[in-house]
Amino acid sequence: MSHITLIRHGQANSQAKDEISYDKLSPLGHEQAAWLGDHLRQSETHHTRLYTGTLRRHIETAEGMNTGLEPIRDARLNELEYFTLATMMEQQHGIPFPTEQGGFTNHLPLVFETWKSDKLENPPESYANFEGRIKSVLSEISDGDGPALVVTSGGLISMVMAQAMGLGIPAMSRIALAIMHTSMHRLFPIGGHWSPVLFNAVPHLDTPARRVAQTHI
Ligand SMILES: O=C(O)[C@@H](CO)OP(=O)(O)O
Repeated sequence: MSHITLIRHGQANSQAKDEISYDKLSPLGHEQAAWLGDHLRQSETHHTRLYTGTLRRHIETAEGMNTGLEPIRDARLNELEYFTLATMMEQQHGIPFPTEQGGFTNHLPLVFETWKSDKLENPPESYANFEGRIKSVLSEISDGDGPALVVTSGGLISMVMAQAMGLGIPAMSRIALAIMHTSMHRLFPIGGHWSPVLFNAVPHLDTPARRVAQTHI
């Protein structure tokens, strides 16, 4: 098993209310990606492979990092469709989409619980499928040679951490809510299991001038 560094994409279109219009980096998102790339080069961290989801925000982030590695795109690294699930929550259960950032603290675990217990009719994919595809892609990546960078999304990273640590929905939701744009999360194989050795790290944004660029939404 090689170690894996999961990276959330840079800031996307935070004004959006649907999957398609959300899926592109904002000007700040492009800067965050470039700064992360600079940091990886300056710190001479050694990675031999770069993976991304197939969403535009993933691809743009990987390109902006300018690692010199040829990205391998894999749709199993794509995010759950939060906007779609939230719309279904509203239509099928009368739970409105949050109107302010703080509203996600309750909304996110509720969406995850409802989705997991199959109480959403015709979701874009089942919770079990989401879990399964993440396990399968990570297991393939870990079987390859050398440390890997994986550009993906916050919900997926929270699921990976939950799988590694045996966490339930409330803890997984708190992780998802904490994850910043272009943050790094490293899993190291210890005794045949993944152990998190880095979580939500943003050394490239940890300067007085860039602290405002430590964004979640
Ligand atoms: O919208 C978000 O904040 C999450 C949840 O879908 O996804 P992403 O990490 O892709 O931004």
